[in-house]
Amino acid sequence: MTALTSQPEWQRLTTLAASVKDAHMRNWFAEDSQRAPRMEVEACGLFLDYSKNRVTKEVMQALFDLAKAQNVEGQRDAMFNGEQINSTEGRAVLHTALRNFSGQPVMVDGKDVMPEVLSTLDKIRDFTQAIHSGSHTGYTGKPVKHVVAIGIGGSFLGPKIMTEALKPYKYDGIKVHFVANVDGCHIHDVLTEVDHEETLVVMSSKSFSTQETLQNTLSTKEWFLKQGGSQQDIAKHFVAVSSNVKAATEFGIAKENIFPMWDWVGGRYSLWSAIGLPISLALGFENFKGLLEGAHHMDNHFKEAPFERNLPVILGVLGVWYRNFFNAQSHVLLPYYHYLRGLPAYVQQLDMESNGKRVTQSGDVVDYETGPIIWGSEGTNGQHSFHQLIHQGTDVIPADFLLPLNVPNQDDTHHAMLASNCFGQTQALMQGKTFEECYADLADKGLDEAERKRQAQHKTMPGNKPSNTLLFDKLDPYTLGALVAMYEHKVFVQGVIWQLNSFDQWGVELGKALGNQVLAGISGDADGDQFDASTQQLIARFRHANAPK
Ligand SMILES: O=P(O)(O)OC[C@H]1O[C@H](O)[C@H](O)[C@@H](O)[C@@H]1O
Repeated sequence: MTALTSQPEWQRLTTLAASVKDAHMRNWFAEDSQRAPRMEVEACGLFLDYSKNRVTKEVMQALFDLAKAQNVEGQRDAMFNGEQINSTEGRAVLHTALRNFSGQPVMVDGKDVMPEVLSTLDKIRDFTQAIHSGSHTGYTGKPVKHVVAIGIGGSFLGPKIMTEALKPYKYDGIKVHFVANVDGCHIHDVLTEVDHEETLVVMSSKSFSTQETLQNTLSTKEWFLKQGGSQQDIAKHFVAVSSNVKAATEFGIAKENIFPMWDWVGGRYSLWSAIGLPISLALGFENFKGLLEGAHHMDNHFKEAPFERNLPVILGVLGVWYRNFFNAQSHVLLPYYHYLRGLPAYVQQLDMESNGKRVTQSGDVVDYETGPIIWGSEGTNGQHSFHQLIHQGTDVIPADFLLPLNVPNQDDTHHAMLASNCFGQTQALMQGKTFEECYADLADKGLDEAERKRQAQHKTMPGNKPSNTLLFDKLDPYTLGALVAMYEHKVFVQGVIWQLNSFDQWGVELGKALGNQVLAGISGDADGDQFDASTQQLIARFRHANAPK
């Protein structure tokens, strides 16, 4: 047994899980009229109803006790204080400093990082204003109308999904195109849509060494030169965001066109840094700042609210409950808002890259489950497909339902239908439909007894399926910032409980290194023997298909 599973708090949860498994939420609601009002919490514009979970007051208390025993508070403070909690890379974890409007310093290795953070924000503001006002033009004097934002992973998902989610706040006159995949189809399609004289390229790569991003930028540079731009004109059309200023300048980006970031900002936590420049260009700097402000308030909430009223802590411990005591393998996110449709993909990277780990901070192999599979898509679409498995499949799949109470260009009929589907699903998942109810429904169908029972069995919905419902007035920049920061801290809480380093990603790094080695194999620059027989065979087929005819 590891330190975690031998904890008395863990053992207590094991005992409680055994007793709770036989209980049905349907009965809890029937017996306790105060269950819903007792199990809600509100902060930073987000209202959470977590009453449709398979937890009692005792379970929640035991989960909070586990979080305390695992030193969530101590680790949280260590993160905010700039300690090197990313122990395998020897780095502080300070995305919270990027949205720190408290006026307080944040120290890394004895140095206050806030002056650099704030001056970079000023640089983002000034650059955004120069583009929007037309004082920064392309080399022929035309204003910028298109931004091609090139990056991948955290240097792509955050900016893309936040920009999409805040579409109603979009700055007219600029269209931002996001390109991540090295598949040439994507960059080709984007470049055929834009005029090089009116295009700004934002290349975002923390490391400045990611194959996909470098290649997409090189192809874009070639395109720019072919269209008539000169080497000298590149300075007006290409900017970069990177912590590797040396590599960016060597690549040909003018020094004044580089927006800095720092090694204490993890890729998947980087949208708050200059990696968010495309958001500012797409929505205006004030809206970008609004996003940061919402996140800052969520940081304060996470630091200050008692566990019983703390959104990230409540969501985090509920996730641990299902993952470790109900064997839930996945967690589904269901935004009932078209513009927020990218959230599942965003949280997927955040959660799975952070907590997809198998050893503890001290290097011991865990003997418990860690991060779940995160998936989902926008409601109501999923109701007509995969919800079936959530309702009647054999696994427990905890769900987060998210709904804005108001939407832009509100059509009351559409919005009421959207809300009713969202609430209806959570109710159906919780209550289910009993065999007796289904059997009664079949009374007038002219079925013989055996057939009536058989059909009733198929229609029976066990219910007791857990869900959280998150409501907010409207999805403005502030609320979105708070929402994303809430999920960041939820993942943090779980990582601490599971004793993981949530801030490295060695599996992903291996993929990057292998991709480069195989590319050398494909180009004929690497000895084939270094690859296994299957990979050699695949490389040979590819080389054959692409050999000069
Ligand atoms: O910003 P870059 O250095 O190009 O890295 C882009 C992405 O690379 C990897 O896939 C990392 O795991 C991600 O967290 C990172 O965001």
